[in-house]
Amino acid sequence: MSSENFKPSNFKGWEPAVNTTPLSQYASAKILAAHRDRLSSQTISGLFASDPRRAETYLISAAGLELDFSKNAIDQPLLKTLAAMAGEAGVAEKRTAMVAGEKINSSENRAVFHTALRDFTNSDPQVDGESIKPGIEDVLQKIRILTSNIHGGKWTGYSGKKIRHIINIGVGGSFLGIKAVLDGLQPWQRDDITTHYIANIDPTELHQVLTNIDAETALFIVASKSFSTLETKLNATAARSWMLEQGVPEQDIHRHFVAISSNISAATAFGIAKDNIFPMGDWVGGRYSLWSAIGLMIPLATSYAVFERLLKGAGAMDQHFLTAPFTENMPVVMALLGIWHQNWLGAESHAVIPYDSRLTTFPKHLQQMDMESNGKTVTRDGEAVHYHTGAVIWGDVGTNGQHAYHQLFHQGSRLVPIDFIVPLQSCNPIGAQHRWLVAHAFAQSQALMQGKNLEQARAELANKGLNESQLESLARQKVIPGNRPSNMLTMDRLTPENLGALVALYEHKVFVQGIIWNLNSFDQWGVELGKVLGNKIFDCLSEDAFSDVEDSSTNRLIKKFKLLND
Ligand SMILES: O=P(O)(O)OC[C@H]1O[C@H](O)[C@H](O)[C@@H](O)[C@@H]1O
Repeated sequence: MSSENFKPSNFKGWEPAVNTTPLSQYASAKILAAHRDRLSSQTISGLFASDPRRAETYLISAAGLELDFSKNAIDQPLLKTLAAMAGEAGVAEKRTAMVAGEKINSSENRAVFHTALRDFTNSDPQVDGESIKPGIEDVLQKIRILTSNIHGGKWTGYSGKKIRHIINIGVGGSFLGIKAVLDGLQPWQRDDITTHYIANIDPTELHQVLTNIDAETALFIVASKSFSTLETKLNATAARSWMLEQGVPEQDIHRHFVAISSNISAATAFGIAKDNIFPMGDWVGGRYSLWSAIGLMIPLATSYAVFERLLKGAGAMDQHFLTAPFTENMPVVMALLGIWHQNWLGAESHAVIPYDSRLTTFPKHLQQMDMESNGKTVTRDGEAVHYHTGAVIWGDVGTNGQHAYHQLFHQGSRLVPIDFIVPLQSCNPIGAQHRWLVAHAFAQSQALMQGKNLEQARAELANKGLNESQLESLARQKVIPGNRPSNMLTMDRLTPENLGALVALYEHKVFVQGIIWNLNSFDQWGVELGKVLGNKIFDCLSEDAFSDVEDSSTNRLIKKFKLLND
């Protein structure tokens, strides 16, 4: 077996998929292709070898988080050019416009003002020339009162028993962020309250929750910005009927249902008592809404003080985002690295791997936040884009992934940039478990960068009794290319403040990428078609006879369903 043509140890793992100049509307983008060519003869390990201060240079601390981005194939000229591209794209101007309450969600003519919900400075956020601060404070006060009444037993179920089960009925942005945050806040959760979620239209989910609660001590939160979402309306209706079946008197049902919406009339029409409706402004996007009353379950399951700590952590990240220069700005740098990997180095996905079980739901929240925001191919001005936009975001907690898909990270043919998220102290310090957990997180990022070359693989196999051909074949299979980029995002502990900062960090990263890709990151027209067709097919599944829908595959599926169910 000749080894002459075999060069996996030289494979960088991140050769560009396309050789064009993406984002060519920016002068700096043209220089980026030259940086790519220049850096393609280097390795990340080589960059460390030539710069003893690399670890300190590519490090940003902000709002309790620390980003070590030194294990990326990046150097100062490249970082400066990427930052220049952010400048050309108008990131600073758009950032100012966002926190000035301008209607940067142009297709829906709405402001994008989730930062106002966690602004503890003396600023006076305004939309349409009117301060929104009094409204924000009123809602916070309403949340504070409900929290205190429920915890203190002043608000009880119809039979006078304390509320023990809180069920959030909501989907998408009215579910994922709340769940991600509450999972993260598990050590702060009250023992006397159990939380449940009904998001899916799948009746199994509804059934599972309803069989685990009791009507006398249940409080349902119907969370829906629009109050028109099919899943939420159907599930809320089913929950209401179930409560009545359980013997809750109709006149007392209001003690078991509250709602959050910007559509007060729809919530009232549904039957929610007016006093039990928590309003939210249309200037909060669904996937950015956990900071608004949509997050009501957070203080109810923990305490108002914890909710405020979460908001303050996010507010601290906002201040960093608003003031730090681009090359020292954590969300901006993460956004730029993402664009570098997606647009210049051919990556198609981005993995987020937290080494903390409390962050299990966090990647799911990021999926909506990122993919619903930037999964688009038409610019804010209605032009087609000629470059890749939002990456496929995915991930799960380590170390579990190490025994599953990390193989592809290390030896697969695709480049997958990774964010490792690691709290350095555990809330559950049992034995040496946490030390091992962190050791593996660090080791993964190191292994991805270092890899293993053919000589090392051969040396490992020497004296194992293999003949030359066997040794060569096995050694090649054991080669790990290395040179694969990752970010290491650490914090001392996963506190409410740090969790708030972490979520806000990714929100701003998504914002910056959307600006550079020239997208409106705040609408989601793509999800609408499926809803419309879903209605049409629902009618076909329900009617005795149905007029054929367009394609024979869907027709066949409908007929099969009807045969089994009618
Ligand atoms: O809060 P709601 O109005 O019920 O919306 C819930 C979710 O459903 C929609 O279809 C959107 O895709 C999401 O962005 C939104 O968060």
